[in-house]
Amino acid sequence: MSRDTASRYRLLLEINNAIVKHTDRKTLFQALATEIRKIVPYDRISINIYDPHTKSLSYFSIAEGVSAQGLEDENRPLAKGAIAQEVIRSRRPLIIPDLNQRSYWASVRSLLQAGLTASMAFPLITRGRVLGTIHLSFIEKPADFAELGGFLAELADVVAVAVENMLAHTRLQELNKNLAQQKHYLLEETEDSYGPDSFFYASPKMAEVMRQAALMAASDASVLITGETGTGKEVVARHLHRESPRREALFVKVNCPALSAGLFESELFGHTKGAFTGAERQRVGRFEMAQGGSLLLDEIGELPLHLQAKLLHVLQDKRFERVGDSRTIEVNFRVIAATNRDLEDAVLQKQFRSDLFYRLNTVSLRLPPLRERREDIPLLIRRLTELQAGRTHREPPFYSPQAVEQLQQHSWPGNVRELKNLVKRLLILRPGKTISGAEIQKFLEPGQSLASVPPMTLAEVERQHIERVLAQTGGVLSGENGAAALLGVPRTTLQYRIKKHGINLTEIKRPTAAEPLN
Ligand SMILES: Nc1ncnc2c1ncn2[C@@H]1O[C@H](COP(=O)(O)OP(=O)(O)OP(=O)(O)O)[C@@H](O)[C@H]1O
Repeated sequence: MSRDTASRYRLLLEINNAIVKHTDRKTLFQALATEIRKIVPYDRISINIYDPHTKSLSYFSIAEGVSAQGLEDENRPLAKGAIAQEVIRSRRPLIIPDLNQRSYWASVRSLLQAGLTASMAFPLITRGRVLGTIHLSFIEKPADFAELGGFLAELADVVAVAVENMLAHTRLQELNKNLAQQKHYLLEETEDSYGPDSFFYASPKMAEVMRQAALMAASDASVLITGETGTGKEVVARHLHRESPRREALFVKVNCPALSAGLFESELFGHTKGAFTGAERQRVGRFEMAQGGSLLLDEIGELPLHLQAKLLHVLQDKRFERVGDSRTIEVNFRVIAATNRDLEDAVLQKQFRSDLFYRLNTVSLRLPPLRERREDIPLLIRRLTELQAGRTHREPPFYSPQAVEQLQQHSWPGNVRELKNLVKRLLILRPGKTISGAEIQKFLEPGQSLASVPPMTLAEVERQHIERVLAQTGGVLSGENGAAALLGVPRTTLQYRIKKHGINLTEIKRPTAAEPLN
């Protein structure tokens, strides 16, 4: 075999071609292995990537050729790969003509057991940084072993560039995927009810809450927001984020009751592709999405005890690993927790860990129930009506002073959410009408349903029912979950009725789970 200057140049050229042509690490590694073998008769070749943070090695791709037991783990601590450790430490090649001389190293013993007798390893260095190592081992030491070593040392520089390019490419792809997932998340989560222009209050109690919130927003302390259901805890959490120095990064919500033991890790930590059965794609976890931003742990009181321990662990260590990936990711987000439970009581009952409680509760905000701030009610009725009327292009009803008075006297167990739903229903049922005190009473009665409001024509009932179903399907007519199937009529019939009632499909907006239409 000729290893003259011409064939070396040819090899360098082929390797350059491989760098350009191959965009995934496996095919690049295979191309490199094939090209190098044309000149160097190795029996085993491997490329290791070195992670200086975790001081660990991972194969750039699984080793080619003779397999050596104990060296097949994809990720292993640097100490386990003694040759690599020596090369990385010294930043120089290590040429071992007789492996028996180094049999005190476990990794060398593995090579010997696999029948290999000689080995050489080179650092992969680009821009002064050790990226990893390339190793070639031989069953029988070639005659021109030393000369080969000199040539491969030069080649290692080219391989280093190839590997660096590929790693950069992989990182970009990963980043791209992450961005696509973040975009998807944002589009899913963007809900105008939580925007800065749809939060209203007039009471001194709420003014005080918001004054405290402004102070908390400026700090980075963990905040625990308490309050009955529907009092606006999530709205305030989003407000804290928007007003904080973290506003440029994401606000990410975790719905704690939805986290089962099985989901906890993949949902919060994320996972790599193939990390477990069913993990067909890489998934960015909520913690990673919240990097630099804020994380809302909603309904934290509902998190089971064993998951509380896992959560505490991450909040304390400020680091975690994706499922199926040994790389450690540093945590950097602000934690906001919300609950409608009395957490102190839950701690006493041993249902909530006290250490987690203290970690979350650096400062706390209590949102008063609506019945403790009745001054907010007239403003909320007026502004929420205007807002919904604008969104749905309906004529707003007029609330008589008696109706407003009645609404102020109501106990509002569902707080602002309940009030908002009532406003939405009246907008649908009484567009442009005056609502009297007597009428409002009917709406506030428990168990009140469509049947108890003044009768409507059959056509009106049909129109409203179609509108509701369309709102539920987000305006989708066909398909298994489309409006036609739900209403049990052919699509053409539904289209005819939509036209007959003058329903404008583009105005139909999908209500969220938090905001059912009724
Ligand atoms: N002051 C307010 N002005 C306008 N809308 C509000 C206000 N407070 C709450 N809302 C609305 O009420 C609904 C419930 O608010 P939010 O989800 O923040 O409550 P919550 O306390 O987090 O409820 P839960 O504990 O049930 O999750 C949302 O649609 C929100 O937009």
